[in-house]
Amino acid sequence: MELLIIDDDPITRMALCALAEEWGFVPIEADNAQSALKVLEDPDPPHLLVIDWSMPGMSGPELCKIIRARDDGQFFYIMMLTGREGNEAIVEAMESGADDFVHKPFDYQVLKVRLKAGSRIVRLEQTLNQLASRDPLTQCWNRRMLDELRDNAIAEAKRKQTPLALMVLDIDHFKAINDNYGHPAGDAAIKHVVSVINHNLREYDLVGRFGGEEFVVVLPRTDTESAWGVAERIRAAIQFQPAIIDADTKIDMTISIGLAELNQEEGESGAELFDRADQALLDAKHQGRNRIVSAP
Ligand SMILES: Nc1nc2c(ncn2[C@@H]2O[C@H](COP(=O)(O)OP(=O)(O)OP(=O)(O)O)[C@@H](O)[C@H]2O)c(=O)[nH]1
Repeated sequence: MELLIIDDDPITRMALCALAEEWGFVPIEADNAQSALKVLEDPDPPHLLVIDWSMPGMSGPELCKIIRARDDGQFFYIMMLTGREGNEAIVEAMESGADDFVHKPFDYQVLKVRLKAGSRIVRLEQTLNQLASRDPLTQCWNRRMLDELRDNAIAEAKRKQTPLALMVLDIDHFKAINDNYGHPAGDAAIKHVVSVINHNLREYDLVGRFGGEEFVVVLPRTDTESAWGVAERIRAAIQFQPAIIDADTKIDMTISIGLAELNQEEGESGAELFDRADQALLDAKHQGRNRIVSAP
C-alpha cells in the first residue's frame, strides 16, 4: 500500500521512507502541503498519509482540513506527527481531520503498529467501496455508481463543450440462454459480454450493469458517428465470438444497442439522455434485434 509522507524536514522524510519500505509500504514523498495536494489530485491517490504538523506555507492541521473538505468520495487515513506535547495538540489535530496522532521523536514500533492499523482501515474502506459501487458478477459499475459517473462526465462535457454519447446494450433472448444452458452458464455468458465490451472501449469510457442482461456504456468525447463505430464493433464481436462455457459448450449470442448523443443545446440531463438511448434500444428490439438504433 502506498504511504504519502508529508514533511519539510529531509532527514525525517528519509528516515520515514526507509522505515515505510521496511514495513512493506510504498513510500511517496512530499516536502510541503502544496506538493502533497498535487499528489492527491491523482485519480488513484495514496490513501494512507503521514503529515507533519509544522511546515512552511501550510501547517499539517490546515492541510488536513483541506483534504477533509474534498467531496469526491475519496477516503484518506491521516496520521499526524508532531513534536507538540499535551492533549490540546491531539484534540486540535483530530478536530482538523486527523485519524491518529504520534509524538516526535516517535517510537518505531509504535509508529509501525499504528500505520498497520491505519492500513487495515484503508483496506476495509476499499472493500466497502467496492461492494457499494461494483456489480459483483462482472465487476463493472453498478447502476448507482454509473449514474453518478455519467452525470460527472456530462458536467465535464458541458464545461468543455465536448460531445458525449451513451449506449444501452441488452443481450437478445437471454431468457432462452438461461433456460437452455442453466443459470451458471447464463452468468458466464454475461461475463463474456462485459469482457467483449471492455475490450472495445477506451480507458476512460464507463461500463455499468443496469439489470440482469442490460448494460450502459458512457463514451465521453464521442459523437454519434464514432459511438456508432464502437457499437458496431461490440455488436459484431458478440455475434462472432461465442461465449465458451466449457470444452463442450459454446453459446452463440447477439446483442441490441440503443445509442444517443448528449443534446447540449437543450441542456439535456443524464436521465433524459439515458431515456432516449433506452427508447432506441426498444426500437432495436422491435426491429428484429442484433442491431443498433440511434436516437433521433
Ligand atoms: N444467468 C443470469 N440470468 C439473469 C441474471 N439477471 C437476470 N437474468 C435473467 O435474464 C432474463 C431476461 O429476460 P427478458 O427480460 O425476458 O429478456 P430476453 O429474454 O433477453 O429478451 P429480449 O431482451 O426481449 O431479447 C430473465 O430470464 C432473468 O432471469 C443474472 O444475473 N444471471
